[in-house]
Amino acid sequence: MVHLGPKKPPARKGSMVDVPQELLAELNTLEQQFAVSGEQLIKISEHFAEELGKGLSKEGGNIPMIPSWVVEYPTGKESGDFLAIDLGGTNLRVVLIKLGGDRTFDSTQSKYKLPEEMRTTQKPEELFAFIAESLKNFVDEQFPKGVDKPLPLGFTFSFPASQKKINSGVLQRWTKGFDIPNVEGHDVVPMLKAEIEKRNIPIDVVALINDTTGTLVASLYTDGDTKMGVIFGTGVNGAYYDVVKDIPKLEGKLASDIPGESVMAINCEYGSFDNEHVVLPRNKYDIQIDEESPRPGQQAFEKMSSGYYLGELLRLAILDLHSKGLILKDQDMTKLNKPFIMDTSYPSRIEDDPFENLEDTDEILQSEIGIKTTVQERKVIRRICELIGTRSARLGVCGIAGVFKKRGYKSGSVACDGSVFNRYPDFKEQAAQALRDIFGWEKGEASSYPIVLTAAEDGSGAGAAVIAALAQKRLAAGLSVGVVDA
Ligand SMILES: Nc1ncnc2c1ncn2[C@@H]1O[C@H](COP(=O)(O)OP(=O)(O)OP(=O)(O)O)[C@@H](O)[C@H]1O
Repeated sequence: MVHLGPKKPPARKGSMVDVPQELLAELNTLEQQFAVSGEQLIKISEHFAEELGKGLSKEGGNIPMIPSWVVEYPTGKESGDFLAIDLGGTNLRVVLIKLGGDRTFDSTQSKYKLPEEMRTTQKPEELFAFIAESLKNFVDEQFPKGVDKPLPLGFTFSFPASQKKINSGVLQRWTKGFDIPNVEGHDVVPMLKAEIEKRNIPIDVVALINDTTGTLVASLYTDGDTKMGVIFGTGVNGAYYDVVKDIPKLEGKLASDIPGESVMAINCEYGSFDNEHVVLPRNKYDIQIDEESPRPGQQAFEKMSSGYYLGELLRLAILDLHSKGLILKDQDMTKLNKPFIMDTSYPSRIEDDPFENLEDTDEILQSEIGIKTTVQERKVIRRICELIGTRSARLGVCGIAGVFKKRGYKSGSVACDGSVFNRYPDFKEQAAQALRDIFGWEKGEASSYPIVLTAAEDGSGAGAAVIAALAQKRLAAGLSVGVVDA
């Protein structure tokens, strides 16, 4: 198709000629505050590799490094009907997966938006009732005549949950703005099962899965060269396969059917990287977000790079310029004063504005935020969006580089999912550039680089199905799916 519409204006300081000097000087400060140099990236990814190792040690570290009890690579031959649910940070997805047994699968999916108040409801059963209701609607619709035997379900729960076995998961702590009492420290599988049983839905929960592990396994089911599954969504996280003998914290806890040479998929939960603030270059907005968050001091890496926070960073930077009297004089700031009023679609859409006068941005800010901007102000706001998005991509890949360094991988593909990866303008290009900065590759097409980031959209449903299939097979064969005595 020939693209006849307006082209997105490139980022260029030249177009800022009509921006007042004082404002330009402030923008310059912002450029420095959001910049992450190649040297910094190298330092961060090296520290990342060390911290990943620490998380696997007996003493533990800041990064949870959760063994997922997926102890095989998928063969591609797994087959059958499976249900998968995926509770991310923003949506609940319910999927019926038909694994073809020949590296192919078919899926039918429904998406249910999680009501905003559900994130902080005081009654945990409301969350699980919402999931069970959605499941019931889906199963009734897909199987109007009922089913012969319970449908195996893989529950993708994208929060840090420690797992002593594959069909349980104790929530370690809420992330991504969730804060529901009496769930942390508890196994979430019985909570879901209770609501399923109340409604007599014919479902057997066989595996609890993290979305990163699901993305990793789904991609391996179709592409044998996948080294990692990574999410750039509401949160940031990655999963990869390690080897049991290199996981000291499992020493002495495994049955002989999971030997030292066995692989083990690890859900890193690396959003908590550098909670000690040793290497991440935090600026004043990052510090403010952290201090005003329900959990100060936690999820340092996530707070600087994930979708939950990018719009908020933009809001804080705009407010800062306004408080200095540099932009939005005499505008009604009521909406903009509301924390988290802008999600990441704001910087994303603003950066994507194809018009030289940033007409789309004008419309977004007027109709949704109630502020009228001048062209100069919009140019500055757009540049801030670029700074925030670029930093997110550059920092975001340090988790990938850390895993490759830790495992000694020189090449491979990384299956990526999440709206920030899929929809944020230039994110993929900036991410590839950052990996090049870290590994010192020759400049070329991103697809020719040794580490290739591939889109694994909606792969985690298939991953949950493949993992459920692997778990079912092990359970049927009487093999262990967790620590001894779990
Ligand atoms: N157009 C857009 N461009 C970039 N990011 C967006 C866009 N629209 C929404 N987002 C951001 O994407 C995030 C949601 O990501 P995603 O759709 O991958 O959800 P999720 O599955 O709930 O995330 P996670 O897997 O991390 O829990 C939100 O934080 C939102 O701010």
